[in-house]
Amino acid sequence: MKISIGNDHAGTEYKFAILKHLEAKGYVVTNYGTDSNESVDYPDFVHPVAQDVESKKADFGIIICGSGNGANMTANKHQGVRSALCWTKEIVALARQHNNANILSIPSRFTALPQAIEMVDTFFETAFEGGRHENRVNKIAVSC
Ligand SMILES: O=C(CO)[C@H](O)[C@H](O)[C@H](O)COP(=O)(O)O
Repeated sequence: MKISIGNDHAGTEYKFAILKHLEAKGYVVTNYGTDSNESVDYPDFVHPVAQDVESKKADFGIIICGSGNGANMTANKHQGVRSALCWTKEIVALARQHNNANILSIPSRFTALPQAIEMVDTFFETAFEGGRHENRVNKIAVSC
């Protein structure tokens, strides 16, 4: 499984902890930064993650900013991306089971780090249920 990760200055600490956690579990993770606490613009670090998922270079993405909203909005501009802003592991499980989310957006300023790591584990351990959710997820995509 290939994973891409990106964050702004509000997510650097969480990103490194999540990266360490995932690499210890044997996942291959591409880190797009930022790796510093200097103020940056979250789209610059989220678009590369979403592009990887859109082009299928990555199976999944993790994006982190203060509220999770800006990162989530940015990622969802990409075709085929279903980015879910989550703040509990239960919402993460539903995002995978019902929405087949392929990017997890974490609000670092509103989620404790142990919970964020638990959310990441839930994201990768939970499968899409398909069935009645398949049609609904297919209807998310718009054709122009
Ligand atoms: O939450 C965010 C975007 O949705 C970002 O992480 C920003 O940090 C947030 O907009 C606050 O900005 P600041 O420059 O860190 O005050």
